[in-house]
Amino acid sequence: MKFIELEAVNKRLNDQLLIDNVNLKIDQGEIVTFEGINGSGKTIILKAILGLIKIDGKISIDQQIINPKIKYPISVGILIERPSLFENMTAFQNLKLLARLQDNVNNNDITQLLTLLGLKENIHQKVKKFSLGMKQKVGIAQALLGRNQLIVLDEPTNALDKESIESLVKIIKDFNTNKTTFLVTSHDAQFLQKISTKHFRIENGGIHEKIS
Ligand SMILES: Nc1ncnc2c1ncn2[C@@H]1O[C@H](COP(=O)(O)OP(=O)(O)OP(=O)(O)O)[C@@H](O)[C@H]1O
Repeated sequence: MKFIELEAVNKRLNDQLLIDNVNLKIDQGEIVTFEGINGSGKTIILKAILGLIKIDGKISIDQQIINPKIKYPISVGILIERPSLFENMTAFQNLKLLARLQDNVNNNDITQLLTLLGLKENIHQKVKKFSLGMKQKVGIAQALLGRNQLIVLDEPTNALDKESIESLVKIIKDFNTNKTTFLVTSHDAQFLQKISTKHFRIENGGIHEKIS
C-alpha cells in the first residue's frame, strides 16, 4: 500500500464539483507538486488530504483512513493559504509556540531554521514589522519545524524573491533526504520543476500526472 492514497474522491459544494473523481497514489519520500490556474482546486485537494474537509470517496495515509472527526494519523507541517502568525510576537516566539506541541524541537533548531530561511538578523524582531516575504518565510519555517513525516506547502513561493526561491529549493531537497514527503503547489513552474519527483496538473478539480 502507498503512503497516501485517494480513491474516487469527490467534493461537491452547492452545485459545484470542486474535486472530480480524483485517484492518486503517493509513495513516502516523494515531492509531489501540483500546478493549475486560480480556482482549479489545488488547495481543496490539499485540504482533503489533510482531513480538513469532508469528501466522498476514500483517502488513506500510512494505511489509515482519514476522517475529519478523528485525530490525524501522522504529524504534519502545514502552510496553507496565508501563514498564521501572532503579529505582536517575534519570529522566534511564533515558532516556539508551535515547538511546544512537538517533542523533538529545541531552541537551537528554531534559530537554525530561521537562519536557513534568511531571517538570521530578524529572529528576535516582532512579526508586525516584517514584509510580506519575511512573513511568508516564517510560515514556511512553521511548516518545516520538527521535520514532520509530511510537509504541505500551499503556494510557498508567494512574495518570495528569486534568491529566496532558490534557497527554498535547496531546503526542500535537503529535508527530503530523510524520506519526508512533500505536497507543494505553486504558480512558479520552474520552481516546481526543480523540486518535483511527481508532478500533477489540476484542471476543474480533476487531476492529471505530467511525465517530463
Ligand atoms: N469554502 C468554499 N466555499 C465555496 N467554494 C469554495 C470554497 N473554497 C474554495 N471554493 C471553490 O473551489 C474551487 C477551487 O478552489 P481552490 O482554493 O482549491 O483553488 P486553487 O487552485 O488553490 O486556486 P489559487 O491558485 O487561486 O490558490 C474554486 O472554484 C473556489 O471558488
